[in-house]
Amino acid sequence: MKGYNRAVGVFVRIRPTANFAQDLIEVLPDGQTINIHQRKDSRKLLESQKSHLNSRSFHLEGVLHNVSQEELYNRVCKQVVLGALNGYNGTVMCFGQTGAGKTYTMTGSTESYKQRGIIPRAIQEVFREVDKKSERAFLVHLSYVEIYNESLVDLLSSLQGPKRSSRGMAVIEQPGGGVFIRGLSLHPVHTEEEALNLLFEGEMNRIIGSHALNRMSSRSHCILTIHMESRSRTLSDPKYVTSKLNLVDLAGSERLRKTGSEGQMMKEAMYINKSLLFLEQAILALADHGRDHIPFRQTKLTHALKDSLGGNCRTVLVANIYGEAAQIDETMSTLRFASRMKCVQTNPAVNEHTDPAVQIKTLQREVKLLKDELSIYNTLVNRPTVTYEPISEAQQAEIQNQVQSYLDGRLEEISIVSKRQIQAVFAQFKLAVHEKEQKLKAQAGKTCNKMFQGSNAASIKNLDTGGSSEDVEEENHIVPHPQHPVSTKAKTSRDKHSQNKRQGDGTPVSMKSSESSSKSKPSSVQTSARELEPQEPDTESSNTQELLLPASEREPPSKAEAFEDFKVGQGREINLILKENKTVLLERRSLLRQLTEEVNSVKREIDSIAATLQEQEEMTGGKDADECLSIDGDSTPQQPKESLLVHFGELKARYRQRYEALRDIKAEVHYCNHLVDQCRVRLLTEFETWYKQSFPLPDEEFNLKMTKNVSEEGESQPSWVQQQYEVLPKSTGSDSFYNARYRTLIRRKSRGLSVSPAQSAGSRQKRLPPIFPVTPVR
Ligand SMILES: Nc1ncnc2c1ncn2[C@@H]1O[C@H](COP(=O)(O)OP(=O)(O)OP(=O)(O)O)[C@@H](O)[C@H]1O
Repeated sequence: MKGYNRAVGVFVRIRPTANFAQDLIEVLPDGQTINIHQRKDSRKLLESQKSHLNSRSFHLEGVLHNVSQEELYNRVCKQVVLGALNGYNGTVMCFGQTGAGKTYTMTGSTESYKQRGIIPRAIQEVFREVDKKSERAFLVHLSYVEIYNESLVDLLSSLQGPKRSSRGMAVIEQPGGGVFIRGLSLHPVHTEEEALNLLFEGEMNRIIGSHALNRMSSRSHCILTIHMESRSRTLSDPKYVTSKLNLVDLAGSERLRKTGSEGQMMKEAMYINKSLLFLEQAILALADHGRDHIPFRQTKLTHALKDSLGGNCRTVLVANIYGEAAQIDETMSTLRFASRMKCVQTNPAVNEHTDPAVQIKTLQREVKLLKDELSIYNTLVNRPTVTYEPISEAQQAEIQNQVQSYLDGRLEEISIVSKRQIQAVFAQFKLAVHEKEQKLKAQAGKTCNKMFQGSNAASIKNLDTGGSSEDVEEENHIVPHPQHPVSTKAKTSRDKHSQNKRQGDGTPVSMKSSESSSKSKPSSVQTSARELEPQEPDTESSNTQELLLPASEREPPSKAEAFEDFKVGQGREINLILKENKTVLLERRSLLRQLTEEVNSVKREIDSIAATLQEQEEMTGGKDADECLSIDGDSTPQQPKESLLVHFGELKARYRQRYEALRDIKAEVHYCNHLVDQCRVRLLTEFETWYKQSFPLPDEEFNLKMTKNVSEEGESQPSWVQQQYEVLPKSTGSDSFYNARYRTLIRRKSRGLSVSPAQSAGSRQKRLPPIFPVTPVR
């Protein structure tokens, strides 16, 4: 909300009189200045002795002397009403001595259309503008509250049915700084006539007291508020504006001794004076820009007007004064109040809001449009299969595998497909880094334990490593052959299996002298790291490194805690299967290690015998080895060729047999690895699903807008009313005014006057039964 400072507009209106005190009240031709000359002591001084007058000049926005109701409205209120239709809060209030013309200015005569005051004119203007602004949809509501002896009274509560009372009403401050009256009824209005009906109903219910200065004096402060909400008829525009137009008729600011009040009237006058005194104090504080605290809460009046005086409101004050000399002291006092009010600054700003439901719909449309654009683009650049939907669990698992393969060096690059995929890939990298950190931390912890626990070190070591992947890794002595790099995860287990099969199919022994059927040497067995090393991370910890972040860094419950719960709860079964599979995998790996050792040892023996036989053949040049002598003439005892050949044959057979077993166990290890991988992915996937379901993000709730619910009024006019209607003067636009006026008369006639609680307590308050429901015309 962007606002700007603006001083309260202050006007003075002089009640017309035949005895205008020209010598004391001087209206300058500029129409904005009024000079008041107050006699120091009227009994002692002559008329001509002007030097003995207290004079004061007041410069205001306008001095309205002998102006019509229409001119007054145009100069004082029109702009405020138009502002309210555009989303600015507005307040117009009348202040002044009893009988000075506040009610006349604000409400005017209810008998004459021409003499109608600010409120009916403002209502008319609102509905005329609403009709003109066809591009916007307006919702208009009305409320009418009276503050009588520091009590809030709902002047329209009679429309809510007999059970509704004004009890429990209170001025409440909203978080944004505005105020509203809790318990005050709010009435939807769709036409000028409906609104005038409510105004006249409220007027009938006002507390009126007979008074020395004014026979029909208002003994209370009244605030009629027109609440407006307007939004564009373009459905896609989520912005809408709201405003409040407060039309305030303050009680008379007479001094007690002047009113001649006694009893209940005296009490009323005291309350009125007190609230106006506090109003003055609040105005003084507001005008003093150094003041931090403004005493708004001291009375109901100042509290209810808080956002009209010091808020984001366009505020106008009409100071009503008498033109007679007899009232000059009160006139001076009223004008002093008016000039203080002139120093008050408000900060008018449009009350703009955003409707979340409409905004979501608009954004959804926008997203759809952009998706369509993307799909056209992808088709053009030959990428028709790319989708931009959120990543599924299966895709997530696939990305996890890709990243793992990339980190292991089994995958050279990860193809970029979409932004979501890039984000998921980075998330996996982050996960991997955390995993590494956790492992390092755990290892560092173990080292410390070993250092500090002395005699218990061995047992702790057993505990740490027992049955875990580390001992398998430490015991693995097999060095992979350079020509057969470590088998990679990127290749499928079927690939690996066939690779192993190819290795196993080769002739185990290779000898130059041997028969063509056995030319190849038995190859030394290379078992891949994947087969022997437990490369897979420990599911219970390492794949959930992000879960192991300190709980304070995440919203409770942390994923780590939740994962622990999940493993013993919903995910218990799959977790047990995973553990069992890991145990079997460890056993198979251990067996594989033994067989590998055995096969390699047989292979070494075969190589050694083959070398011996080769040597003997070279030395004898084809003769019997037993006959051969060494170069120095000594005979070297040599193993007979036949026995070597027999042993060689046995070794070959053993090699073949062990190799077969080795190949089988390798296949088993592959299969177990695959099962463990599958279980781990499933456990994590199921956990993520369970976590999302168990701890969902809070849903947004959207406010539904109120809809009008007004029933038809089936009311027939009695003939006497009809007759009155026909003889009354008519002018353009006056139909609504007179219709509403007659409805009020019908109600008055049909119900009669009832005695109110306040009346029974001594006041002359009048309360009427409820009117009929407001008729919707549209
Ligand atoms: N500008 C005016 N032109 C014609 N009549 C007026 C004007 N101002 C006031 N009057 C008449 O003066 C009388 C008293 O006015 P009104 O009731 O408006 O005073 P008030 O300030 O509201 O008094 P209170 O505070 O006691 O309610 C009414 O009969 C009203 O018609």
